[in-house]
Amino acid sequence: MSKPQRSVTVRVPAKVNVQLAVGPPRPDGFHDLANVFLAVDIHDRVTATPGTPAAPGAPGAPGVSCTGPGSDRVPLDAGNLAVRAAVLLAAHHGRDPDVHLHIEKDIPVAGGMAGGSADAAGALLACDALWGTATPRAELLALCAELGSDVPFALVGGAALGLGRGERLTGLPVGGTFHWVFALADGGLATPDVYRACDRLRGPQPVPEPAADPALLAALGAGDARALAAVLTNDLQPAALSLRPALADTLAAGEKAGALAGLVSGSGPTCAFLAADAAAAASLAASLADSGTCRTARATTGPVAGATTIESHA
Ligand SMILES: C[C@@](CO)(OP(=O)(O)O)[C@H](O)COP(=O)(O)OP(=O)(O)OC[C@H]1O[C@@H](n2ccc(N)nc2=O)[C@H](O)[C@@H]1O
Ligand SMILES: Nc1ncnc2c1ncn2[C@@H]1O[C@H](COP(=O)(O)OP(=O)(O)O)[C@@H](O)[C@H]1O
Repeated sequence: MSKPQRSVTVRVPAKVNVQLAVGPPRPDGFHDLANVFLAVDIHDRVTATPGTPAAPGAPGAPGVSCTGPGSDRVPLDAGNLAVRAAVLLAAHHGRDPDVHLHIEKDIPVAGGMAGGSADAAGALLACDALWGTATPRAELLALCAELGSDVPFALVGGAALGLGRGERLTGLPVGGTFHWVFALADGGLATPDVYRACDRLRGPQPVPEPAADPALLAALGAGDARALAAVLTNDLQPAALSLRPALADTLAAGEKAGALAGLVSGSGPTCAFLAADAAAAASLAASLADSGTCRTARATTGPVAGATTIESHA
């Protein structure tokens, strides 16, 4: 029997922000946040296999391929976040980034569910195992933060409060499984455009420092969907609605169809709805899919684990 090709496959979850409190713009162009993340059961898979070693004296470059919904909108060059992750990890260990990365997308592209961040965290874990570099967890988290504000959360999963740009994480206890429906839109929204629109809409008035809502943390800890529904907030929602007014129809359709509450997921345009239980989520997804206000709708649950190796022939 022939030996399987060396490869490592990692699955990485999408996220929804159950609270996204946005502070004023910082001098570096970012915003301080109180970002309460919840990982949900929609995953991308990243598979790392050995790439072509660089020619002597030439810098190596990872190869990348991508399949699945929206993959035509994923860059297949050095701008791909998974490629950037492989290059960063290789530089950290002073080695060639000789790897091929294959991304199977299921997380909506540019949908406010952190798919690119998930692929970056997945690529870090997959390359680390393939190359046998055994990077300590704290170093992996620091590399994640260099790649993007949402990347550390994709590595840890579960539920967490992200301060600073969203990269300084504290894990949060969750007392049960929450049932969600995601209404997926055609096309995406660019995160920097949504932050800029948020600043513009706020105008010159002073913006309070962002802080986690104690009622929201208590609802998460109790696993109480009704209590959580009452306090879901997203400071980027008015900005996302200003750029994509039709999202108001999606939110109205979900609430009419029995959602406990709905909100824009992060920078959008995906809308997230909380349901009382699995049966309510299934019927809400069916109503939303038929409403003509979104491309499709998916019922799912959270929290789920962060980036996890599911297959390894390293
Ligand atoms: C809004 C959120 C909510 O979780 O996610 P998405 O909904 O887009 O997935 C995040 O803050 C997105 O994080 P991420 O997509 O990793 O952003 P980064 O690559 O770090 O930054 C991209 C750009 O977003 C803006 N940005 C991002 C994070 C932050 N705290 N303040 C910002 O102003 C800046 O314009 C920055 O140049
Ligand atoms: N591996 C990747 N998967 C998805 N998008 C990527 C990836 N690498 C780079 N991008 C770019 O990042 C942008 C934001 O994508 P994504 O992370 O899916 O959305 P969001 O920031 O809304 O959560 C995309 O429009 C795409 O150009």
